[in-house]
Amino acid sequence: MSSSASSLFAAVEMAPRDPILGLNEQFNADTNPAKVNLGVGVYTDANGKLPLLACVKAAEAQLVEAARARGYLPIDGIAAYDKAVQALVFGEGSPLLAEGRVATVQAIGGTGGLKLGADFLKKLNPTAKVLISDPSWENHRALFTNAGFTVDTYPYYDADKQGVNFDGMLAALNSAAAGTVVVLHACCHNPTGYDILPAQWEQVIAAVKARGLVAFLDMAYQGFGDGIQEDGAVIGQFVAAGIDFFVSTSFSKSFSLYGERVGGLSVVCASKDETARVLSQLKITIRTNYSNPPTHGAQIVATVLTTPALRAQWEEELAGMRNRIKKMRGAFVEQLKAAGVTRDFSFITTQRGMFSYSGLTKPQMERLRNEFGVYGVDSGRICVAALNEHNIGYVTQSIAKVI
Ligand SMILES: Cc1ncc(COP(=O)(O)O)c(C=O)c1O
Repeated sequence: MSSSASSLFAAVEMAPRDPILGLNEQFNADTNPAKVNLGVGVYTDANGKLPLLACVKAAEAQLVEAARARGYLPIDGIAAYDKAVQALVFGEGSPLLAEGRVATVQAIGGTGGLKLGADFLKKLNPTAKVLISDPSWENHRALFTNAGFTVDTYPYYDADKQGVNFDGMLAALNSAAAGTVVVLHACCHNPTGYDILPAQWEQVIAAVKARGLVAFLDMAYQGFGDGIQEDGAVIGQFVAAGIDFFVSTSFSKSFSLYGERVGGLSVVCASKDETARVLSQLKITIRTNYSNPPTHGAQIVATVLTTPALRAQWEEELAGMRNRIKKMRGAFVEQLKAAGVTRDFSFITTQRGMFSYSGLTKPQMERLRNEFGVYGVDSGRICVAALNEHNIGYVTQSIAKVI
């Protein structure tokens, strides 16, 4: 077939570039030797590399040895993984777990957890609307739209206040229709770095309850805010309120296992019987999409979480990553001052997680990229977790030049 007009794909349009992945491509093609990638949300160590955690290395060695001794590989999902995720997310002794009221499945990263939940919700309530924060992780809208939902936003970021527009957020929730799915960032809000306080969560929970909304907590950064327990406390607040809700989990960041795509979806149900039915539906979605999740990364995570020595090592390494980001936040503010920037950037030290909404404008972000090879998102979002002792001086001096 030579004529393009009659070819099978003649009418296929070029899809828009993913804003972050597009930046990555541009970054990779950039020949500037001083280039710095603050676009993608990846934690890199002092040398700008993805760390291979010692706990991961040890678990992997243990698994290889066990497989050698056994002489065969496991074929499908790992029961220990689902239980370990539950214990991490809901707390070891949570009565919910004893009551069998949580349906947990392994998912292809946090993204997969969101997608499994979205597909299930679409079957459950096809006409429901989805609300995401304004702004939100750029994939939330696309993912829920792709699952067939109409996606709208609730106010979140207040640029003037450099914080959360909590009144606006609450008002939006209090006027949402029953059944509306509300996607909430459990901690380390992406992209703003601003979280709401426990007392504000109580108000969100009250609104969810009063309006009959469906809460979907996206927990992609557990341990990157204040600690594993601290960051997971919001889950306990929802549980205490007696609400049925969704939680997606990601280990991409907390285990530095970006490439393994290890995540999960947990659905809190009203009874053991309901849990069994929900679980059966989630399994159908998994079965008809990719049959079973891959085992390797999940085995590593399950081994670390269930082996006390490795678990302790993981918590230490996670704290190390968390504290290094905090240190970089402080250094960033100091070095901007040292570079002669008079604008106050101290708010950066109050933000949590990997990102900062820097307040830099689109033209400034473009200049940073085009003139200095410093890549961030046009919205001003930069990944603080990609700063290190070697690049921070160059980045802050470049910023000083574009301000
Ligand atoms: C808020 C949020 N949710 C979910 C994800 C997806 O996590 P994963 O990479 O494990 O799919 C990310 C990753 O950037 C994120 O920032």
